[in-house]
Amino acid sequence: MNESWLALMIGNSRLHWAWFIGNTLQEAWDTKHLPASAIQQLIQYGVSGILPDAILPPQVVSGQLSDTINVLPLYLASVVPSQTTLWQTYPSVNVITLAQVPLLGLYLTLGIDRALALLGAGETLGYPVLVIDAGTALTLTGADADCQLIGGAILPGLGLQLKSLTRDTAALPATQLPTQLPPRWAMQTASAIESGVIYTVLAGIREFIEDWQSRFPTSQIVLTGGDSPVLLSYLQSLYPEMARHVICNPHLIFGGIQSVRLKMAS
Ligand SMILES: Nc1ncnc2c1ncn2[C@@H]1O[C@H](COP(=O)(O)OP(=O)(O)OP(=O)(O)O)[C@@H](O)[C@H]1O
Ligand SMILES: CC(C)(CO)[C@@H](O)C(=O)NCCC(=O)O
Ligand SMILES: [K+]
Repeated sequence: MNESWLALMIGNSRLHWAWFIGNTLQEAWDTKHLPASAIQQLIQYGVSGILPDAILPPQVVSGQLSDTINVLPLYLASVVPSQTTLWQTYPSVNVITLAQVPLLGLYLTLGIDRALALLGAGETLGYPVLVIDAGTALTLTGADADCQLIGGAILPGLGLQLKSLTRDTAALPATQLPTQLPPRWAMQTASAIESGVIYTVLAGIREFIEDWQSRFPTSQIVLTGGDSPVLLSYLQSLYPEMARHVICNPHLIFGGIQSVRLKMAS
C-alpha cells in the first residue's frame, strides 16, 4: 500500500488536490476548475501537455509528481456533476459515492463533500463530531457516537454573501473579507456589509455550536474549507471561550477519501 495516489475533491469554486504516498499526505493544493481540453491533454501527455501550474503547485512542478501525474490512481469526489463527467476517461479513476461512505443514516442528496469531511473528522478525532465547512456554501454536519448522521444546515458562505450583495444591488461595492473582525457598528458602506455578514454568521454558528454541545457535550468541533482560517480568527476574537473548543483542519475531506480508499482495499 505504499503507492502514490491522488485525491481530488471537486468543489463549487475550485478543485482541491492532495498527493499521498500510502497513508501519508505529501502535498495539498487548490486549482481552478479545468476545461475539458486540458483534462484530455493531461490524460494523454501528462503535465507536459498543459500548463503545469494549471494543475500542480509550484513546489512539485518539476518533481516526481509531474512525471507520473497522469498514471496515478485518482480518487475523486465531486459536488459538481458537469466536472465529474470530464474526468471519466482518466485511466484509473475511482469516483467516490455516498454508498461508499461508512456512516449511518445518510440521506440520498447529501453532498459527498459533507459526508467525506464528517468521516474524515470522525475517523481522526472520534465520534460524536460536528464539522463546519466554510466554503462557497457554509455547511454544518454532525454525527453521533454511533456514526449516525444527525443532520445539519446549509447557508451561503461568507464570500458568496458578499458577492451576492454586490451583484444584486445598485449601490453596494465589492468587498473582501477583512483579516480582523470589523467594528460591529459601521460608519462606512464596505464595513457595514462586512459587519452584517460576519456578525450574523458568527451569531448563527454560535447558536448551532451551543445546541450541538448541549446534545453532545463530548463532541469535537472542526472547521474546514477555504474560509476556515479567517472564520476561526473571527471566532477567537468574538467568542474566545467557544473558539478554544474548535479545531481547524483544512484537510478533513482528504482524511475521508483516505478512509474510503482503505475500506475499498480491504
Ligand atoms: N485562493 C482562493 N481562491 C478562491 N477562494 C479562496 C481562496 N482562498 C480562500 N478562499 C475562500 O474560500 C471560499 C471557498 O471555499 P472552498 O475553496 O472551500 O470552496 P469550494 O471549492 O466550494 O469547496 P467546497 O465545495 O469544499 O466548499 C471562498 O469564499 C473564498 O473566500
Ligand atoms: C452544500 C454543498 C454545495 C457544499 O459544498 C454540497 O455539499 C452540496 O451540493 N450538497 C447537496 C445538498 C445537501 O448536502 O443536502
Ligand atoms: K461548496
